[in-house]
Amino acid sequence: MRPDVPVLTIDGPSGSGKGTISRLVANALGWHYLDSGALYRAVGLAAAWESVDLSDAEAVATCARRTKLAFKGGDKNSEPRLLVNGVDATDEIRTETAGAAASAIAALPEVRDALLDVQRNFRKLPGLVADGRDMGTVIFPDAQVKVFLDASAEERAQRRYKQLKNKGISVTLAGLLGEIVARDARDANRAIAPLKAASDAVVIDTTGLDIDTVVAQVLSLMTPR
Ligand SMILES: Nc1ncnc2c1ncn2[C@@H]1O[C@H](COP(=O)(O)OP(=O)(O)O)[C@@H](O)[C@H]1O
Ligand SMILES: Nc1ccn([C@H]2C[C@H](O)[C@@H](COP(=O)(O)OP(=O)(O)O)O2)c(=O)n1
Repeated sequence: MRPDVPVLTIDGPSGSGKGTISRLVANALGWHYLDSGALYRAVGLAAAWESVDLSDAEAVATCARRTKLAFKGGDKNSEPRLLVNGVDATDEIRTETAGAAASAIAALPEVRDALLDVQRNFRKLPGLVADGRDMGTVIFPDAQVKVFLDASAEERAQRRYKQLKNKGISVTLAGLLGEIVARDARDANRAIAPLKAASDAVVIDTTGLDIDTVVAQVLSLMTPR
């Protein structure tokens, strides 16, 4: 652990706005940003590329350990590019199929272990904004500020629908809602590092709130106490 480096954790379910809010807040603070979900998505994708049996925990963990992951660029308006074994997989990891594969392999303790140090190595001065499911509970339990973003499943599905449509990906709202509810249930009910707010997290229900309002609420938590 590096207690000298401040961390802000932003956890929450799919479509609650973690990535969007984290990037804007990291940019405002001049801090680094960790998109931990992208790492799980990348491992799921690498396993699919290599035809690894997703139910074979050791095989997926071996794949996680040998997969080379590198983020490049990114700012408040654009997500960083993610290179998986040197291949730009930024768009491919964002499909709901990749999300479902990520959620499945993320339930394997061996895979979570393989990504532990990778994630903690993002903790560098002047500070880190980390987004995911277990940032405040498991990866950075000593984080100075912990946020848990939420929103109704219907609103989260609507957001995802617009987001994927804008990327030219063809989806239905009903299909997305079903996938989001199924993924929430799997992430929240798994035995290891389940999706849940840390006991010391500030919960923000973003249903009906716009992005600027949520960013302002999170930044207001960052003022010295
Ligand atoms: N408070 C908000 N109000 C409206 N749209 C939002 C809000 N937060 C995020 N969005 C939009 O919802 C979509 C999903 O957000 P994203 O940050 O990818 O969520 P997550 O990382 O939690 O899955 C994006 O298109 C984003 O612009
Ligand atoms: N810290 C994390 C981050 C993501 N995961 C798993 C569970 C999620 O369903 C998938 C994909 O995460 P991601 O944050 O990219 O998904 P959303 O953008 O919220 O839809 O990975 C996890 O188990 N732990």
